[in-house]
Order: sequence, then C-alpha cells, then structure tokens
Amino acid sequence: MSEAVTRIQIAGTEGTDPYEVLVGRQLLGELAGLIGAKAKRVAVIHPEALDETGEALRADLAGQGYEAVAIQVPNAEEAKTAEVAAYCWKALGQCGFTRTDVIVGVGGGATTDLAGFVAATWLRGVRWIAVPTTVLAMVDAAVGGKTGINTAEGKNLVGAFHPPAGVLCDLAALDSLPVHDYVSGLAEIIKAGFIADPVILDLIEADPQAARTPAGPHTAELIERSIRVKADVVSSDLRESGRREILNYGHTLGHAIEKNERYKWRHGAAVAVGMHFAAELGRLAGRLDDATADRHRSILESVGLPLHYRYDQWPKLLEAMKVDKKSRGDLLRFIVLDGLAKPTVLEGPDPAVLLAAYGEVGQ
Ligand SMILES: NC(=O)c1ccc[n+]([C@@H]2O[C@H](COP(=O)([O-])OP(=O)(O)OC[C@H]3O[C@@H](n4cnc5c(N)ncnc54)[C@H](O)[C@@H]3O)[C@@H](O)[C@H]2O)c1
Ligand SMILES: O=C(O)C(=O)C[C@@H](O)[C@H](O)[C@H](O)COP(=O)(O)O
Ligand SMILES: [Zn+2]
Repeated sequence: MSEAVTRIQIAGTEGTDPYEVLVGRQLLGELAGLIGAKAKRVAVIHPEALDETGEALRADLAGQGYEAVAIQVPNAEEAKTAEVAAYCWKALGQCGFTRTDVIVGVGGGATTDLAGFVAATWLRGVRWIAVPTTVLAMVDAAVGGKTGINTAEGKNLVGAFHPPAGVLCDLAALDSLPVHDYVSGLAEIIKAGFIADPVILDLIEADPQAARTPAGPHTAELIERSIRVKADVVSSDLRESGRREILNYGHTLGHAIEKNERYKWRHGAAVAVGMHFAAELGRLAGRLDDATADRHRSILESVGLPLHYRYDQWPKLLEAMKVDKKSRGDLLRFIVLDGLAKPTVLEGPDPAVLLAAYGEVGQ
C-alpha cells in the first residue's frame, strides 16, 4: 500500500472555514499545525477502548508545551449522552479551557460526534480536530460537521453543525478494530456507492471477503472514494437544506432500529437494514428497478451485514421514524433511489406501501 498522504478538501461555506481530510499513515505530526499557535490547552477526548492512544497523544502534546488533558469517555453510544457531555464540560471548566484552546476527538463516530458536540457548545464554539479510528468515522462521522448526542426519544436529536478544523484518518488505527466494527463501517461505504459512486460497489463485489478487513486490496481506495462523496455533498450543503439529505439514505428506519435496540446495535448494522428497506420502498413506489433493488440484498449480505429486523416491531419503528430530522410536521420523508446513483426524496408514502416494504425486511 502506498505511504502517500491523500488530502481531500472540504469547502468553507455558510460562514465556516475550509478544512482538509487527510488519509494515510503516521499523520499525528500534522496535529500541532492544526492546533495552531494560539492554543495553550488541548483536551483529548477518547473512549475507554483507546486509553493508551489517548494517553500517548496527551503526553506527546504535553511534550510540545501544551497543557494537555485526556478526557476518557465510555465506548460507543454510551458516550453520546447529555451526562457524558456534561462530564466533558466539567473537565474543560476545571482546566480553564478558553476560546483559543482546542479539543481533539480520537475514536469512532460516537466519540467524534460527542467531541464535536462538546466543542460546538463549550463557550458557544471552540476549535476541534477529528482523529477517527474506525472506518465508519473516517468515511462519514468525522467529516461534515454534524455533531450530536442521543436522547431516550431518538438518535442524534440534540446537536449542532460545527465542522472540525481538520480530520486525520490514520489507516494504521484500523488494524486493532474488531471485524464486527469494521464491517459496520462498510454500510456507510456501500451507502456512498448506491447514492453517488457505483465504482465502490464494483470494488466490494469483486471480493467481498477481502473488503471485510483493512488488509483488503482496495481499503484505501474505498475509504477515499467514500470521503470524496461526503466531501462533495457537505461542501455544497453544510446545514442540510436540501442535497445533504441524500447522506441519510437508509437512516430513517436505521435510526428507529437503533432507538428500539436502546443503542446497542452498531449504527452501520442498523443502516444496512434501513438501506434494504429503502430499496424495497423505492421498488414498491415504482422508482427503483429490480436489479438495483436486488443488488442491495446481495452486496450487504456478501459482506455480512444484516438485512432483516423483527416484524412485530413495525408499530414502534413507525412511531420512532416520526421524529426523524427529515420529517416535516406529520409528513414522513425518505431518501430512495430513482436508479443507481440517483437519490431523491419520497414524501408521505402510502402507509400500505411502507408496510409492504417492511414486509420484505421484517421476520
Ligand atoms: N456525524 C456524522 O455525520 C455521522 C455519520 C455517520 C455516523 N455517525 C455516528 O457514528 C457512530 C458510529 O460510529 P462507529 O461505527 O465508529 O462506532 P463507535 O464510535 O461506537 O466505535 C465502535 C467501537 O470501537 C471502539 N474503537 C474505536 N476505534 C477503535 C480502534 N481503532 N480499535 C479498537 N476499538 C476501537 C470504540 O471505542 C467502540 O467501542 C454513531 O453514533 C453514528 O450515529 C455520525
Ligand atoms: O452527514 C450526514 O448528513 C448524514 O446523514 C450522514 C449519516 O451517515 C450520519 O449517520 C448522520 O449522523 C445522520 O444524521 P441525522 O441528522 O439523521 O442524525
Ligand atoms: Zn450514518
């Protein structure tokens, strides 16, 4: 694999600064430049699973003269709570964190969502840098400035648009990722393939088993292509006024499943079921051809992602979907495909069509 560093630009829009997503290895040397000369303090927010990484980063920054603190948070979705955000605010307050100081979020998407949210809210917004360590966080969560936490009522219901100053995707981090988490990230990569870049689908279909590990031949290309899809979308619609909604493909049902599972399912697994549902919905609404709809099942299954969820849970899922951020009043809205790489919005589908689509997913 090439040791070159790829730099992907995100445009600064709507009053925000441009920034870069770097993909490569041994990128931590880039951190000081991103932190900048004005910062005196740096807070490294990391999950329990990465305590050694978090502490090494803290020690390195302290060696460079910063007052560096490490803030350890729970793993995975347990970090995306108001209580954990309050714990982080307390730690920042206790070390006298000011508007020129910088937060570094190191971890998976749950950690970068939390760290970004803490950065967005502390003193009404401080600089932050994302160091994603899962494939999902590299290709999606750490890019684009959506930050947030969950509530009992739903996924990501509290949050802010607050782009990072930079994103460092060190591919070496993926070597320690459990296969279950690696595969979960493939769901967002496959999403990018269906909504915008079908070459992604071809690369995975060429050898689905190889795609399940970071040692696969196309790992860097899959990650970079997915980041480019996201970069293109968020560069033109940071605050989801329109086009950005396509990144929500599979998420309407996916988020409802996550809530129903009390956030114990991995996000990517729930989104995989959600994309299967969206494909069936597109097909039944007369938008999507059979071959592309069937391709969802085959590719998701080939890498080991789930297609199905409990049929008896439909009433609860329908209720949860009503608070999806794409809903307007009582109108449910879904991203579906008019064809491969042709995402569009389906507004207020007939409840019978929704149920029929779930009939293909529920078991
Ligand atoms: N903001 C966005 O635009 C956006 C986009 C997509 C997903 N998300 C969010 O991202 C979250 C999912 O992120 P995820 O799939 O990365 O899961 P995650 O953050 O829950 O991480 C999965 C597990 O892996 C551990 N981990 C992280 N890096 C590791 C490494 N290198 N080695 C070993 N263990 C490691 C974590 O501590 C955790 O236990 C969800 O909350 C989802 O809503 C946000
Ligand atoms: O960046 C976006 O926009 C997305 O929708 C990307 C999704 O993969 C991601 O899970 C996001 O957090 C969902 O956003 P939400 O607004 O539906 O909570
Ligand atoms: Zn997602």
